Amino acid sequence: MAEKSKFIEYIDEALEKSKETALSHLFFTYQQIPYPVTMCALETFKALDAFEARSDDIVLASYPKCGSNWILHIVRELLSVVSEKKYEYSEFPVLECGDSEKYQRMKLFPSPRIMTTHLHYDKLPGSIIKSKAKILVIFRNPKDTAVSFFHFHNDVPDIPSYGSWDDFFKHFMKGQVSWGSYFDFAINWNKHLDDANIKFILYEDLKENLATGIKQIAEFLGFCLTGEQIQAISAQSTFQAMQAKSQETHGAVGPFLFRKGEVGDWKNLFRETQSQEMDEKFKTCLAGTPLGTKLKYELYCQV
Ligand SMILES: Nc1ncnc2c1ncn2[C@@H]1O[C@H](COP(=O)(O)OS(=O)(=O)O)[C@@H](OP(=O)(O)O)[C@H]1O
Repeated sequence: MAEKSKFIEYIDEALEKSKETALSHLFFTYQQIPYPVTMCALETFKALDAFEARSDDIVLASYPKCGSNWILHIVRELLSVVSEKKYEYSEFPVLECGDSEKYQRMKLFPSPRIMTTHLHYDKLPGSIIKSKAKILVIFRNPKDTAVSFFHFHNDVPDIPSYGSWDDFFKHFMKGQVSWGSYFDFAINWNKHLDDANIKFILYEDLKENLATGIKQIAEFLGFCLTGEQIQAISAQSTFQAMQAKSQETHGAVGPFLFRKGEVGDWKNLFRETQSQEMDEKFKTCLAGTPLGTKLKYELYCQV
């Protein structure tokens, strides 16, 4: 039998911990943000302050459920093509998750290292900012993000469930979910989207034209690929292709993580009043900001 990847090993451990964790005990707060005890630890956050970033690290930042695993897959594939060898995970890729020794182990990894994160910009370790490492930030419309987040909690058997969609929606709007408020995350990143080392990617744009999105990502990372190579990566990065391999790549959570991969699924769950409440929240937090425009909210979140 093939050896379990670090990714699957880590997920299995988190699921084991989840079995014994009630929703009311799922979070601990660090610097005003709630994190799940099943994936994050105070000692790891403390160790993270001393993380030594490299200028050639590749950082993939997103709020949960905005397509982190998708972009990670794409960047790994790009790197595998340009380096002519398969990029292997040697750690669970989410920077802030795992044991506090992981940053010591990461010192030994060859460049470029790829890491994902759900941290707000101002919670990133200082060395990432100083190093000017390239950062890809992927955003998804907040209504589909909330629906994906809800399903993940309530569909995966071992993860604590919410009482109902209405219950989850209330928590989501108050930012009482893992990694805190979508809107705080967005406001925080909004100020940095035009920094030279940062590239914004919209989930919905990738859905619309995957090959173009992959080409733009390759260009940003300074990778030179042929049209054929881009097309080949594109074919392996569709929702269907990734879902088909999800058990192999992501273990037990795979089929739940790669759930539907659609734009507009929010229409199946949002009540009219919830939709209006989110429209108001969007207006207050993001309307008129560069990110507010980039999210194409009217197109994706209004009927
Ligand atoms: N290839 C591809 N195409 C389209 N959509 C995709 C793809 N890969 C992942 N996804 C969808 O992304 C959602 C999961 O987001 P994340 O990977 O960020 O989740 S996590 O926060 O890391 O747990 C989750 O969204 P939902 O299906 O709406 O739940 C995944 O299906």
